Amino acid sequence: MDALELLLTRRSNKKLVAPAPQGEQLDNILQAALHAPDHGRLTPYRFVIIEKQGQDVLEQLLQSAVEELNQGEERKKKATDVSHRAPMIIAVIAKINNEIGKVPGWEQMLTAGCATYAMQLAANAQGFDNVWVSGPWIDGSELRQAFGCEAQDKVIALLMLGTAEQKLEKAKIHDVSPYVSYL
Ligand SMILES: Cc1cc2nc3c(=O)[nH]c(=O)nc-3n(C[C@H](O)[C@H](O)[C@H](O)COP(=O)(O)O)c2cc1C
Repeated sequence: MDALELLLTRRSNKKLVAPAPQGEQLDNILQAALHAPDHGRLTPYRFVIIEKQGQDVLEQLLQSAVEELNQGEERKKKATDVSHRAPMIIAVIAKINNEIGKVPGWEQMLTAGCATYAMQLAANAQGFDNVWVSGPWIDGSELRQAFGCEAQDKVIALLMLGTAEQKLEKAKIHDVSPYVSYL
């Protein structure tokens, strides 16, 4: 797929079925993440790949977060839905080190965000669809522990990956002028 066309027409898709990326396809997705711009080459991210039984574990962790954060019964249903919405989920953890003067935490967080977007694009480039999901449960204590988070880390994405149940129309071209000025 042409890179510019991908950048200009990408869109998220929440209806995802098997197959998920495997083998070299998954490797390409992770390689793309590691090629995100990264001040100081800190690699301030970790990825947890969640499939099959892992999705049952994720469901339990999200349920636990809903209870811990008092989010109510409706959220519990959503936790179940999110955990099984796609055949693969990659959790992205921003590994933040606030002791590095030259590269503040916000820059490290952005690198983790760029890595997530790179994974989305690499998935799309190989014919897979995806959607970046977060939600308040990402701050659940058990979830954070299961993902190996230290105190300053932040779970920034549950990236849902799979094959489009139904191909969506490509995103439309936007008017960029409201967002741009010249100095
Ligand atoms: C940091 C971040 C968190 C997001 N969290 C959610 C979420 O929890 N639920 C959701 O429906 N969309 C979430 N989104 C938005 C979707 O991933 C998607 O971008 C949005 O639905 C717009 O679709 P598009 O990507 O096709 O433009 C999030 C996006 C970002 C960047």
